[in-house]
Amino acid sequence: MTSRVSAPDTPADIKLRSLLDGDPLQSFVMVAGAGSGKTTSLVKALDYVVMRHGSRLSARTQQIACITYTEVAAKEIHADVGNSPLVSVSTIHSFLWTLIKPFQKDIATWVHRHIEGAIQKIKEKQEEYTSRTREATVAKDASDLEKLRAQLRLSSEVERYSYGVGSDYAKGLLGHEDIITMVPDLILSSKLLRRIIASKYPYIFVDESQDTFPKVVEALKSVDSQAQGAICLGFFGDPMQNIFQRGVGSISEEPGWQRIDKPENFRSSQKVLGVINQVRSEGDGMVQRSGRPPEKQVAGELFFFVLPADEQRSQRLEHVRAWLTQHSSAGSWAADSANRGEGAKILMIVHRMVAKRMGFEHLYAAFHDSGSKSLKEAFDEGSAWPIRPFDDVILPICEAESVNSPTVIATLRRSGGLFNEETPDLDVRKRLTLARDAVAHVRRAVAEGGPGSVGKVLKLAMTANLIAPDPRLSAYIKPDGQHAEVVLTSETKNALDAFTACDIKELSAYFKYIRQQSPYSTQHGTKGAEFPKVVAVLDDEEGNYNLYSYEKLFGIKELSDNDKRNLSAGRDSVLERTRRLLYVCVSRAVESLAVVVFASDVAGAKLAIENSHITGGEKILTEADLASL
Ligand SMILES: Nc1ncnc2c1ncn2[C@@H]1O[C@H](COP(=O)(O)OP(=O)(O)OP(=O)(O)O)[C@@H](O)[C@H]1O
Repeated sequence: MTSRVSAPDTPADIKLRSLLDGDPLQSFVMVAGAGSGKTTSLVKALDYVVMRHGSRLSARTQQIACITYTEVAAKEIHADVGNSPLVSVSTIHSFLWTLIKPFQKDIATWVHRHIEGAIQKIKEKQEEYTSRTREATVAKDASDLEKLRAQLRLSSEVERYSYGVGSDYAKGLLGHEDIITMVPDLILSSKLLRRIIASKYPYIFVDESQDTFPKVVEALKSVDSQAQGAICLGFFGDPMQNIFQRGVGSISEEPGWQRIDKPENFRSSQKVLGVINQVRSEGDGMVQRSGRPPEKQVAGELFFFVLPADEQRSQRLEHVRAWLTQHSSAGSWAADSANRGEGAKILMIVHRMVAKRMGFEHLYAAFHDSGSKSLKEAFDEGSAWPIRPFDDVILPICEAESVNSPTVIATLRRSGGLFNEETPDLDVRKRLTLARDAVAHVRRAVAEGGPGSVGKVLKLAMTANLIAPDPRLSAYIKPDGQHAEVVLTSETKNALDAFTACDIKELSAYFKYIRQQSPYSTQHGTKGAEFPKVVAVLDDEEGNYNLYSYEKLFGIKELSDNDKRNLSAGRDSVLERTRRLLYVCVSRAVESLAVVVFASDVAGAKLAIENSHITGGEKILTEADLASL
């Protein structure tokens, strides 16, 4: 029995339980605000179904499916329910793959259609060539077409498709993006598949549902609709915390579904909760109230600063922290104590200037100036596929004490490279010697660093078979190698050109930032976390980062024509996106929150922020106040 299962019931938990016993079953959407313990509700629901309906499910070889965001979260949830075999907890990708894996014929048909679609697209493009079409474009299209035709030919010989790090149809490999596109397509088009899913999983729960891909939600809803009361499909999420471009955000209730609100907040002090509610009031308007018992409620602290957006931001920020250390009653806000849980956590958007400050400016530029939208987003999140081999294998083997350290061998065993290869002529000792030499080589190259060391190290690690990277990366590093038929888009190629030209030292700085090991955190990466003291830095900084704008949110800066068009068409706009990001930031604070706005027009910004009511009547401090330090 863990603390999450035994946490006190909230009204939402009680309402949910009544649905879990229903006959017919009813599906639901639980809207649970920040700090409300949405995963706690999910775990309690899982536990309840196991206890109440476990023997029936077991007799029918049925399971409860629980879809969550990361492998780590999946393990935690499963442990919470005592690792019950009746509960299948997995990430969305592995859940979808488990569903579809037995349907190899359907997979093959989908792959064929997919390649044919890509061929057709290039043919249409070729028909529109004019005398001004660049030679390089003509050559790339011709080469891509040839590769796609080879893929089509080779894929018809594939006996079995498998799911791995990336896609290479010619070799029978499917990647993450294939799964997320293919499986919903197949579910939506196959009545049989929908029936099989419903009869295997009478309960399907989705955690952090705001981040789920819209097509996946549509597919799950189609399973529910066909099952007509035989299943309970439940989404646990918070539309206000949808801060990734790919997420569905709010999930509409279908006829007969229940909506369950969970407005408690168990995390934040009263003053912080005031800001959270103020930000949310212009979103979906849900008002959160403290879930803590009266004797555990604290007032907390709130500070607002408006400072000039100039070249001295870093110094000003240090100044703010020193001022807070002196004036707040919550102790030190200093940078060097942040990781001992004493100082404050500084939340910033990943900006070019933050990247510069932290020492990964070129890496940032490689992904943000050339990468596709999804690659940019994955970079900000720390999960971009070109970077994975460094995170999974290369940096860990370089950070190990020595070549012979047990972590080196353990890492290589997990890497999918040398040790997993089926080469019968290589005995364990030979493999070890080869691996040690290669690791020593890679460690020297990493220690040397310098421009281009990212590409150099990748090549070394790949040649020595220390890593098994995404086929796109293999195709880039070795165009005539094992994954020769993989097509790279120009965007991907440009991003990889810039990435491989970077200094590997930048990667270490980037990971330090992404893993929240520095006092700074990305506003995106901080989702799900909480800190006693938070400094939220609102800084538009670059004109061209148009996804978010705090100045527009507070009315300091005018909306562009495009923003206005998005707003009037009811599309997601810069205002909604920024409001949600701000909501996620301020709701990370447990006790004390400082909001620092950098603006070019300080007086105008101060007035606009006062008018927004976000301060709850708290005084807005400026440079002059800091001078009193
Ligand atoms: N029913 C409950 N009773 C008391 N405390 C609870 C309950 N549910 C959750 N908590 C506590 O509330 C805090 C916030 O929970 P948690 O981080 O799981 O919320 P969350 O909904 O995931 O938040 P966010 O979406 O903001 O990341 C935790 O400290 C947790 O232990």
